[in-house]
Amino acid sequence: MSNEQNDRIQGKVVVITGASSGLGAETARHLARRGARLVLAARRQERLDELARELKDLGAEATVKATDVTDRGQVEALVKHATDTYGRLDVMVNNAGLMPLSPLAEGRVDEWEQMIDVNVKGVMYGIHAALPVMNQQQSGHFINLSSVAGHVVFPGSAVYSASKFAVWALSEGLRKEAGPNIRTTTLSPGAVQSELPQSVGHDETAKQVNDLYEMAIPADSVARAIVYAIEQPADVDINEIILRPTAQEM
Ligand SMILES: NC(=O)C1=CN([C@@H]2O[C@H](COP(=O)(O)OP(=O)(O)OC[C@H]3O[C@@H](n4cnc5c(N)ncnc54)[C@H](OP(=O)(O)O)[C@@H]3O)[C@@H](O)[C@H]2O)C=CC1
Ligand SMILES: O=CCS(=O)(=O)O
Repeated sequence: MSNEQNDRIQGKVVVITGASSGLGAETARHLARRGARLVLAARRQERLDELARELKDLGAEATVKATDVTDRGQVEALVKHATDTYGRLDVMVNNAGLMPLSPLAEGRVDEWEQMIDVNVKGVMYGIHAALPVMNQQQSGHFINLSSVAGHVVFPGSAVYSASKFAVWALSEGLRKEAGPNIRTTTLSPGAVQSELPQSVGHDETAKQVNDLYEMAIPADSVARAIVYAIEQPADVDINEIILRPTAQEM
């Protein structure tokens, strides 16, 4: 890694939603090692506190804000916490999400609504809260977590895929509207090790997901992709990354 690349992450203020486990937590660890100043958000405060202690032991600056991304006011408070703490916000990682897959005929409407609330509205609220700050600064970077399921649909994925196609559309719309100073990255992973498969409550689908996730790659692979997007020069916007296990056909 060149010093120049290192400097592009050093000191950046990065908010990560869904930082209490999986891809969010691993991304925080990678960015902490590179000198970013972190704001960790999720609902499970004790997990965030534990991670913040770990990052501080690495010499990083990290602060915690318990946040439910389905609540617009809480997301606004999260961004305010970042700017109150560090005076700016450089990167908003809209990562919080869940994946309770099931066939449409099962009619698990509560789970569908939860996916729309977290995966779609959570991202919208993140954009809504952070965009004015970035416009004011005339710089900033959104990294929004879509999925391979935001590019393909398979039996059981209809609503999850709809939510992740929506993330893609939100990111692309933002890119076209946000002007020359704000970067937008849509990151679409395939099977990656995390707690995500635990959100599948439908037994038959859970079995299929567990089979797929036997090939899952470490969360570290996504964290490195996020680092790559952030460390580019300000005039280079990595718009999309699709990242799968080599063994994943879908
Ligand atoms: N792992 C994979 O294979 C893939 C993951 N993704 C996407 O990556 C993102 C991260 O998932 P991943 O790390 O894998 O899964 P995890 O289940 O490990 O993490 C999900 C995170 O989202 C948080 N979260 C869930 N609901 C809310 C909420 N209402 N408000 C705030 N935070 C919430 C959880 O924290 P808490 O419960 O404490 O609130 C947790 O930190 C998701 O958007 C997922 O769709 C995309 C493709 C593949
Ligand atoms: O989001 C989940 C990853 S996959 O099932 O679409 O590969």
